[in-house]
Amino acid sequence: MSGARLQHFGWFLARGFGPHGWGHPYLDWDWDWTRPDLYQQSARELEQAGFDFVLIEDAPSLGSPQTIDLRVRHAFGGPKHDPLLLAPYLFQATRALGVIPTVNPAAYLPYTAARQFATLQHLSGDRLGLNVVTDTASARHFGDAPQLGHDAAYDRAEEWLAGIRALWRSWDEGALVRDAASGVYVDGSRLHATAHRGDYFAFDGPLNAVPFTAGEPVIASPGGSGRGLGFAGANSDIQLALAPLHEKSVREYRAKIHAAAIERGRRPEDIKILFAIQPVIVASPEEADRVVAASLAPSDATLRLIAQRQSSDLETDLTALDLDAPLDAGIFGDHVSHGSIRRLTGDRDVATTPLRVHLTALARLGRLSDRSGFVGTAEEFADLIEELGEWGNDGVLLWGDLHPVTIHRTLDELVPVLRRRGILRRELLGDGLHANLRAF
Ligand SMILES: Cc1cc2nc3c(=O)[nH]c(=O)nc-3n(C[C@H](O)[C@H](O)[C@H](O)COP(=O)(O)O)c2cc1C
Repeated sequence: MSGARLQHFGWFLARGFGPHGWGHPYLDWDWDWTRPDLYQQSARELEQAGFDFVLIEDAPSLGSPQTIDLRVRHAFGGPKHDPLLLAPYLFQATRALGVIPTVNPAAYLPYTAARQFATLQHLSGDRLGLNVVTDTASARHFGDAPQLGHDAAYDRAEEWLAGIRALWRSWDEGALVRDAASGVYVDGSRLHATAHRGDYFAFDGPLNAVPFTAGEPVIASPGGSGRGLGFAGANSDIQLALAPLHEKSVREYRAKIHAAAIERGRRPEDIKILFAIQPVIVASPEEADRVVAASLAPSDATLRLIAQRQSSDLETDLTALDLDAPLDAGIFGDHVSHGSIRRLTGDRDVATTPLRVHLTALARLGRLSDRSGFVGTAEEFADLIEELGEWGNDGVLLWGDLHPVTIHRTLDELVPVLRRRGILRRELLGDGLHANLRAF
């Protein structure tokens, strides 16, 4: 066996708590996505596989009123149910797996949030995490405050989280007495009536939930901008990283977060950085070559499917456009993020490049063996993860739905290979999510 570093593994349920199986042949397994059984079965298998946690994407909105049909017609952008409320069912089904629902500071007032999260942390045996995102487009659902800009949304998220933490800490050591002889349950003189009056929130404490015994809920964050990385360095226990997986970019990404952590008085080792990867694990190198070759010449039907998905993500209808004509540069509204448009158009000249070329680039898969993509065997994928570990990496976030078919397809061969190489732990500790993250 090699001297490989142990890595942390998370599973990212990338399209949230929604219609699983829609558009896939495995729809005929007849799971009901609105019921917990599907997710519970998969969560048990992730736990058995030694994953630290499952993280559930969320967006509370169906997007712009004018383009809702694009979002829901093929179920790419909704419907979505609230992952915070799915979490207890996953805790119930497992013993040690962490569960990290996505939460948006716009959607929960700090006192409500502090109380609900504290309740779940206790109920779960310290296994709750919170993926804090700063989606601003959903503001109109939560009152009449104007939509915030990118950086202001991060400012609000920091105030929100600091407020929640102040509430969690509003009980001093020794406040919880629980002395049956004297009949005293709580020493009220040790509770702080914190009064917060900030730029975005105003509330009083103390919180009416008992303090934690094994640490606060884990904070995760996915923002990749300078401000997003700063937020992670300052606040997060886990950062979900998206960056090219070559040595320079991995090391640079990590260095930026570590610098932000140090600037805010934290230690680099306080934050685990997990790179998001969606591998396509196949049985043999020959099969991988076939899958990649097929992706290079996609049919028009495949391109139309990609156009549907892009239309949902970009809230812009691409489905009826001529595949062989360039995109009209004015087609995207001001609300569409430049990053999302760039993911479609890459570095190509929009004025002269036919839509077909952009969509074909999105269809293209590459081989793990030459690092041109993520199609390969379990051994090839393990090579990549082992190499990431050599560059100081903490872990990876595998990306997909939470359907048992997907879990099996991805993990059946991979788990034994990773374990044999000493990259994947054999067993989770039972002392909560923090304990598992800090174990190595
Ligand atoms: C792995 C990963 C998971 C994400 N999950 C969510 C999510 O659940 N909800 C959401 O609104 N945004 C999600 N995002 C997007 C980020 O929150 C954020 O909007 C995006 O990275 C832009 O922020 P930035 O400008 O700081 O990079 C995710 C991003 C990544 C890379």
